[in-house]
Amino acid sequence: MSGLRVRHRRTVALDAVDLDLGVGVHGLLGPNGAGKTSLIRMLATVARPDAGRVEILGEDVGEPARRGAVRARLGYLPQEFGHYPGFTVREFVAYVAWLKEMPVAGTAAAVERAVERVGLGDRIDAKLRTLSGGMVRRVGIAQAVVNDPDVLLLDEPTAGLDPEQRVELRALLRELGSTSTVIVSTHLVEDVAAACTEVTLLDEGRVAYRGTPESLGALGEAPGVGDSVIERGYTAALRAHRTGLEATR
Ligand SMILES: Nc1ncnc2c1ncn2[C@@H]1O[C@H](COP(=O)(O)OP(=O)(O)OP(=O)(O)O)[C@@H](O)[C@H]1O
Repeated sequence: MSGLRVRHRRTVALDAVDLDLGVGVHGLLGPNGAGKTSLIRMLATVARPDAGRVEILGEDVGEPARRGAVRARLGYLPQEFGHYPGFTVREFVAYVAWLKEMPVAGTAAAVERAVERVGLGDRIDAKLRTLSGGMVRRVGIAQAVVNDPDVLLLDEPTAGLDPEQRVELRALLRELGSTSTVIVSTHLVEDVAAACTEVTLLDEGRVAYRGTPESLGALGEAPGVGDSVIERGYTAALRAHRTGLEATR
């Protein structure tokens, strides 16, 4: 992304954002309203920036003719994930595979594998309306990974998951991030510490900090606000960014 600017009416959600993300697991952190969802929606090609350029897998997604090819290689779990309650897990994930124009021959096996990966193998023929909120969230993750995406975008995937499932999801993220670019927005700094190779902290539409979970944790070694080093690192990085902005105003 370069010079990315996104506005929602009078609100500037992203302002002159330059980011270059490669293979690995990238944690996207930031306070409510920082611009995380806006950024993920630009990358998912569901919304267009007001200015700037987004290139994914070598393709300029500002070019309508290039978008289809990129979308087939993306996985996306939106923050608000729409689904059909009357579909079974298998039907729903297969439906998304069809939308992604996956080759029909491999779809049935890919669906089963994706559902297994999120720990729902025993509920594959259950209707979505009979699942708990956390299970539906896991179906959302299954539909995002069904095509073994090269770029995986997950907007708060751990919201609503129980601790055991969170641990399993982090392991899945690490596995996927060894070969793909995985971008995960979260409010849980523990997720970042456990699963991410890089961290980007957004604040009021700007990149406030970039580094590794270790470097963010190192900022939290000094006394500050937060119950863990990574939480203290988060607040310290945010404070340093805001102080720097004040100084330039
Ligand atoms: N559809 C919209 N109409 C008007 N303003 C919007 C809209 N969507 C987002 N915004 C504004 O854009 C800014 C960025 O919002 P965004 O949802 O990207 O933040 P976020 O970091 O994902 O927040 P959260 O952590 O609360 O999910 C906020 O100020 C928000 O109020």
